[in-house]
Amino acid sequence: MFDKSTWIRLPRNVVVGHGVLSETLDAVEELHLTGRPLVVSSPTPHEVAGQRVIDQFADAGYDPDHIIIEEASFDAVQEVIAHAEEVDAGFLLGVGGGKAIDITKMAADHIGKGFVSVPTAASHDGIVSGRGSVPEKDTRHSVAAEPPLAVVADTEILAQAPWRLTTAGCADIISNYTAVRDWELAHRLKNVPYSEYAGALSQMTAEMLVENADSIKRNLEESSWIVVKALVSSGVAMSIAGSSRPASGAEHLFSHQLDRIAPGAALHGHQVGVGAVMTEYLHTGPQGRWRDVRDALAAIGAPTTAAELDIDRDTVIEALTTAHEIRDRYTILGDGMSEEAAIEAATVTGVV
Ligand SMILES: NC(=O)C1=CN([C@@H]2O[C@H](COP(=O)(O)OP(=O)(O)OC[C@H]3O[C@@H](n4cnc5c(N)ncnc54)[C@H](O)[C@@H]3O)[C@@H](O)[C@H]2O)C=CC1
Ligand SMILES: O=C(CO)COP(=O)(O)O
Ligand SMILES: [Zn+2]
Repeated sequence: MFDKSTWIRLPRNVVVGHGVLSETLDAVEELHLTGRPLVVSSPTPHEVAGQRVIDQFADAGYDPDHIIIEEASFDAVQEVIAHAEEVDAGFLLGVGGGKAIDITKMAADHIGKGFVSVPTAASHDGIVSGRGSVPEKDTRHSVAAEPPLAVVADTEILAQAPWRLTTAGCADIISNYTAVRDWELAHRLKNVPYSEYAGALSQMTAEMLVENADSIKRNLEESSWIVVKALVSSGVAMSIAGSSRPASGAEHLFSHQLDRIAPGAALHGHQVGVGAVMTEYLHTGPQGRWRDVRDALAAIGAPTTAAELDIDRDTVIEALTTAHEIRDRYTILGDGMSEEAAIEAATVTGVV
């Protein structure tokens, strides 16, 4: 008997374009969400967009409330849950970068309320995903969370954000190449469930972004459009897979470990990009396609070296040799790299 079943949870409204922040209310009302909106943001995104979202709901007769969080942590999730319960929020809007959006989707999931994603930066592919990524002590959790019912991505706002946030989003997408390689490897070696559809979508998303690299330029709003569509597509791949596997492999483990050893040194997307150069080398060897990954990153102006991440050589080697400990996710790192192998990979690829 055929007894498989799966739930693919996707947003209903994905609104992308110039000035669409002003359509947030419409995107929400079309979903028949009721009750008090709670806008969750971090300081800069609150100024850039959060207050405008609050004003929009207030002008329409809602009674919006808001909370500003400073970091991505389980404490912050608890803070938002407590606040949402205290003010009896009907639904939550996450306005900001990856951290604010992750916190909001996890809090919404916990209290069983609808979640709307309003990215202010095209910096990560969590804008659509039903996953939250939160560090805790020596590990990093990728937890199931409430996927957004709607995504409102205003390209005018995204284009005005610091350019490095956009190149970080591109690098997060380019890292899909190695994430899919790791996923296929885990499938072959460890029988980890693999979705051909999600794998192909994730890989195609990276390919399309690389093919469009010439159109991704500072001060060009079209760039934000291209990048945000790729981020949506990558998030959909995660939703189809029911895990972050299509977009997170060993290059992400490397980045998560950097977050522990050198917190705040560089952006998530930039770290995973540099990680992808090295893990592509591990997958395909000295004559392999690591140069293509490096060149794709360089073409959009994302870092390709430790120096550009503002991270020193020893930190890179430590992160590489310990990345496999971050979580139980089989990748090309296997049960860990020796220090000699890590130095070789980082040196040959020019990362250090
Ligand atoms: N859940 C998922 O599937 C995924 C989650 N992530 C998570 O997302 C986080 C990384 O996201 P980021 O956006 O890089 O970090 P972030 O949320 O810390 O944002 C980076 C910085 O950009 C600022 N910023 C955002 N929009 C701005 C604007 N319009 N103007 C000026 N400054 C602005 C923020 O205030 C912050 O200081 C990580 O925690 C990562 O693990 C990343 C990818 C996927
Ligand atoms: O960053 C992600 C995909 O780009 C997902 O993060 P995790 O590695 O925590 O699942
Ligand atoms: Zn990522």
